[in-house]
Amino acid sequence: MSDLNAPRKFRIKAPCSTANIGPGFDVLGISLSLYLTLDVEILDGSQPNTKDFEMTYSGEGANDVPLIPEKNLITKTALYVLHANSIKSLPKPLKIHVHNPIPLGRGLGSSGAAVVAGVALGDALGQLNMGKDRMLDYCLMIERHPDNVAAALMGGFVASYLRELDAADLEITSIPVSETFDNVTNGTGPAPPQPPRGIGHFVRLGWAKEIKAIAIVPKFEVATAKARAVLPNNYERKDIVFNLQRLAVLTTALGRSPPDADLIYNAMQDKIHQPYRKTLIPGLPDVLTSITPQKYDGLLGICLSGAGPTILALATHNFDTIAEEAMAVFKKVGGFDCFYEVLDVVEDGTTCTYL
Ligand SMILES: Nc1ncnc2c1ncn2[C@@H]1O[C@H](COP(=O)(O)OP(=O)(O)OP(=O)(O)O)[C@@H](O)[C@H]1O
Ligand SMILES: N[C@@H](CCO)C(=O)O
Repeated sequence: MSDLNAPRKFRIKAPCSTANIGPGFDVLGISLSLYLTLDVEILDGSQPNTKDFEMTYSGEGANDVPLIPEKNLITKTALYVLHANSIKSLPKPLKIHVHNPIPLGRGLGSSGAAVVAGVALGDALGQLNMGKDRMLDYCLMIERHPDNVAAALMGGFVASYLRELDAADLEITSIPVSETFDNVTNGTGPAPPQPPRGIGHFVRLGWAKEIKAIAIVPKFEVATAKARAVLPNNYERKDIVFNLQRLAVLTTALGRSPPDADLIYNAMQDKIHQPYRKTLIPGLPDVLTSITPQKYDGLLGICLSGAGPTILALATHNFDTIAEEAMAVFKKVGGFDCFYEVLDVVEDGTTCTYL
């Protein structure tokens, strides 16, 4: 193996993402143009007074995110990748600056971007040359629904599913995520098992270039774990069929140019997760039902982004009017403020560039 402490500099960029897109709960994800960026440098160790590890952070979460390797989601993930490959510690001296424009806990895949960036960091620090398919396996050991991580890693509009695992592989994935991390990142526990191969399968879907994503972001957080806890364990067959019908149509409809607003708007309806999450997001049903293509030229569809509370509106034009109307409904019914961003769908996914 080459010298892992050899001085080098690189930048990792992982995009934010929106998941579900209405009916595609835990299936569909789209990577969008806000990037978590890591500027990484392994310094020349012969310089005096150089710290072994230095992490700085700017942007969203700057006041809350821990900067200790074993506690920060990005470095914890990188340590997990390294330990699973028999590399017990980070190279040194190591300097990392994180810049994060992705709001935390809002449904824009901040944790997915952090996990994907962490896996890419582990891959680069350990010179593992894993390739994206293998990196996806590592991501899925940490964030166990594939929609955000597949989109953030691969880029574009992505559909994914998890392979049914055999008994031995199931045992590996059944290790609680907290245990995987806590036992290995301090270097004292046994190395965690490597993930089974090919846990996640994905396909890139066509995307009509004229469609942009408007993210209407409430100024409060909803943790994904909490938004999953309100979902039922069982569904009625008619609700499953309702979603499957729309999901199948939506995967093709969003790639057609010019987009058909009536087809897309109806194909973005959902009965699996949004109705249950309204208890966490006051005004959600009002926003989803009051903003329609009939009232707002350019609008194609509207849904909860990921686990919320952000609203995703897909549109070809009239972005500001659509966003302002959604914000006004939230203010009137829910009594809270939002901000909005008009984002592009980005094709490149997560990148690591040597500088
Ligand atoms: N850049 C980051 N650095 C460290 N930790 C992060 C970073 N981004 C996210 N996290 C962690 O992930 C948590 C948010 O994850 P959560 O899954 O609840 O929301 P989300 O990923 O933003 O939303 P969704 O999964 O619905 O798209 C944060 O509270 C923080 O603990
Ligand atoms: N599919 C996930 C996305 C959020 O991470 C959910 O809706 O819970």
